[in-house]
Amino acid sequence: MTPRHLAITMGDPAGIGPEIIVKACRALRGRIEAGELRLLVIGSGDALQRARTAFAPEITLPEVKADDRAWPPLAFLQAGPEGAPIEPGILSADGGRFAYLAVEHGVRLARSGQVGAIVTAPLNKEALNKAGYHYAGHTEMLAELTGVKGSVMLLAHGNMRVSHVTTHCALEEVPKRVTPQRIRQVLDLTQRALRGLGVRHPHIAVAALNPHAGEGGLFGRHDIDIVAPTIAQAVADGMHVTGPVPGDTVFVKLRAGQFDAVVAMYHDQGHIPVKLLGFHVDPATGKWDALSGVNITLGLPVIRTSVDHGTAFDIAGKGIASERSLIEAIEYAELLAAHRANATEHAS
Ligand SMILES: NC(=O)C1=CN([C@@H]2O[C@H](COP(=O)(O)OP(=O)(O)OC[C@H]3O[C@@H](n4cnc5c(N)ncnc54)[C@H](O)[C@@H]3O)[C@@H](O)[C@H]2O)C=CC1
Ligand SMILES: NCC(=O)COP(=O)(O)O
Repeated sequence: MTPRHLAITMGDPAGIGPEIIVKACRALRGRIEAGELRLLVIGSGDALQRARTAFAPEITLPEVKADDRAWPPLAFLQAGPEGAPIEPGILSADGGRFAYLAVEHGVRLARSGQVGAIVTAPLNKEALNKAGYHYAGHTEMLAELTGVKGSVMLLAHGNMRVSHVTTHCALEEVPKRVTPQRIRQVLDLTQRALRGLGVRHPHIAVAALNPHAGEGGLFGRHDIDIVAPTIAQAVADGMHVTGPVPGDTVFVKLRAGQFDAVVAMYHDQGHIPVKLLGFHVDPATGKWDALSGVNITLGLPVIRTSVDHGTAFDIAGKGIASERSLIEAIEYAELLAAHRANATEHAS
């Protein structure tokens, strides 16, 4: 069966989004020409054209309209009107506006079935908010655009799969948000996502909030009073869940294959191990030359995967940004879209 297009949203045109997109398209050209993969890039035509000319002149991205009857296998959709030129590395409200509009288009196309999934290049949260879109990131924006309460961020790098109870909030907010309902929602969505990724009987560990899981109450009672009873209930309901496991060793155990995923309590608890293992730095040059890892939003009616790095304004426009995470995000989107199509076929 011919696959549906995947929407690739450009993110902030001032970031590395345009260049990693054209480099990824060039790297995937063989699969696109073979009819295995179809991509629809959504964003700023000016930024895309500049990146294509500089870094991948051999690819062509013809512009299409959302309601055209058929799109070529590799196509481009303008997200909104171009304003003043957006310069690489320069934060602007216009960059945030483009990032928002691209995602909005992507959601519309995914909901109408014109694309099979949305793959997002990075947006800059400050620019987004400057443009008047008051979201902490894609995750919250996508939840609102699709009418969902309580989406979950899962990072994946090989067998390091980590979902998060909380993400973009101050550390002092975290304990208030670590509730039995939220932990259970994250466990349920993580289990479902793991099955979508081919893990038939997932074993999930829950990381402790406090050092040493509270050390018998010496370092706080949250793990004892809130986290442990929620895990006990999940186990009673038939889930394979372990924890709370102290946060300093739970990721070593995940890496060793003792679990299929870890539920982390807060942003940096979950992000640091995945990025430390996924981002490769060339020891000779100090350059970040290959960034592996993907961010997947769980709980949405549409499939969304993303790079797990940011806009990297410090290197934008130089052509040195690694496109690897974007390629992996595209591959995960294909896998999840195929799983969803299979499940729909079996249900009907
Ligand atoms: N999926 C998304 O939309 C994400 C967006 N962000 C946003 O991006 C903005 C900048 O965030 P930062 O904390 O500075 O993180 P960042 O990931 O943009 O940059 C951190 C460091 O990583 C390097 N880097 C990032 N991606 C790279 C790549 N593909 N190849 C080579 N080097 C790379 C940068 O040059 C920089 O030194 C913020 O507004 C943040 O919220 C951050 C993470 C994900
Ligand atoms: N730390 C991950 C990040 O900032 C990406 O957030 P989102 O835009 O995927 O919500």
